[in-house]
Amino acid sequence: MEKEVVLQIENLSITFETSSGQVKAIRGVDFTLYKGDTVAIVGESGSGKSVTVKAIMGILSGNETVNSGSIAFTYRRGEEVVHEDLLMLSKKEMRRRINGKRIAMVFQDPMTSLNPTMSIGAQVMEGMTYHLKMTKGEARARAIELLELVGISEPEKRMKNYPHQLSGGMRQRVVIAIALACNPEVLICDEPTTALDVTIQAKILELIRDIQKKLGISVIYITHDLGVVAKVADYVAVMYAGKFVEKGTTEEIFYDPRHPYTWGLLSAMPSMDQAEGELYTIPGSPPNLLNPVTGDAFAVRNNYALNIDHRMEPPMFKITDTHYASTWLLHEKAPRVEMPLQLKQRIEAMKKEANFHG
Ligand SMILES: Nc1ncnc2c1ncn2[C@@H]1O[C@H](COP(=O)(O)OP(=O)(O)OP(=O)(O)O)[C@@H](O)[C@H]1O
Repeated sequence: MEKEVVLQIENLSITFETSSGQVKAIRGVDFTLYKGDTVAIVGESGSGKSVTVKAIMGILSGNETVNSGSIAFTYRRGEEVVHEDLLMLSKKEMRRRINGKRIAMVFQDPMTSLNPTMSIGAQVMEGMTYHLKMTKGEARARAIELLELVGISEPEKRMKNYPHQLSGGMRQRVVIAIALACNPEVLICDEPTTALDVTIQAKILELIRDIQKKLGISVIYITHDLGVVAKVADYVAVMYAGKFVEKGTTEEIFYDPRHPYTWGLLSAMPSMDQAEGELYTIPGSPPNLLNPVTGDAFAVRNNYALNIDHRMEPPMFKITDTHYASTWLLHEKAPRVEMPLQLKQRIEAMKKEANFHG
C-alpha cells in the first residue's frame, strides 16, 4: 500500500541577518514525513534541527529570510484532502489553523511550556475550546481522557493541580496531553526528555511511542542522542551544517551507515559497556555558518575526505529505496573506504543486542 505523505519539505534554504553578517542556517533541505511514521532528526548543536522545525511551525524569530523552498502539508478537513504550503501562510493563519491544532509541539522543558498560574485542567482544555470550539463540559471530559491516556492517575483530581504540584515527568506528560488535545496530524518533539532523569526519560519515550502507535499520528523527533533515536524512530535523518547528509530507516543508519559524519556520531554514542573516559568524540567543531561553505561541509573534520570533498558539494547518492547519503565516498570512482574497525565491532555488538523498538 502506498504510504500517505503528510509533510514534504523541498529545497528549503533559510538565512538569518545578524550584526556579524548572514548566517546560512538551512542550506537546501529535503525531507518527507509519511503518515504514522516517526522520523528522528539528529545532529550536533547548531546543525539546523530547531530552525527546520520552527519553519514548519511558523515560529521563526523574524530576522530570517526564506531563500527557497516549500513545506507542503497534507491533511484532511472533513472529507476534503487539503494541500498547503505552510511557508505561504501568515503567522496569524498558522496560529489559527495549524500551530497547536494540526501540528503540535512538545519542547524540552515542560516548565517553559506550562503556565504556572493556570490549573493543568484549564491548560489541557484551552486548545479544545479555542480551536475545536468545544463547550467547557466537552473539553473537560476529553481533558480527563487525555490525562488518562498519558498515564496520569486520578486525572479528575489532577485537573485542579498547578504545574508546581507535579514532578518533572508528570509535567511533561501534561505537555504531551496538551499537544494531543486537538488530534494533531503531526507531533514534533524537541529533545522532550533531556530535562528529565534517565528512568523517567525511558518512560516518556515509551509513552510517545505508544501514543504514536495508538493514534497513528506522525512524529518528528529532534535529538542529538542516538540512544533515544534507537528507541523511538522508524527513520533517521542526519543533519550537518544546515543539510541532511544521510537518511534511512533506523536499521540502515545504525547497521549500515555510509556518511563519515554518521560514523562519527555512532562512534561517539555512549554505551553501557564502555569504561568512562574512553568515549570517542568527533574532532574539531561544526563550521561557522556565517562563512560560505565550499564542498562537503564535514570535509575539514573528516579523516576520510577526498580531494573533491574540499571543492565540490556531494549530491545525495541512493543506496536503497529508503537509504541515501551525501558523500563522495559513494561515487562509483571513489576509492573503497570502510568504516573504522572499532565502529564495525560496535555495530556487530549492537546487532546482537538488537534493542530497537518493536
Ligand atoms: N534567530 C537566529 N538568528 C541568527 N542565527 C540563528 C537564529 N536561530 C538559529 N540561528 C543559527 O542557525 C544555526 C542552526 O541553529 P539550530 O538552533 O537550528 O541548531 P540545532 O541543530 O537545533 O542545535 P541545538 O541542538 O543546539 O538546538 C546555528 O548556527 C544558529 O546559531
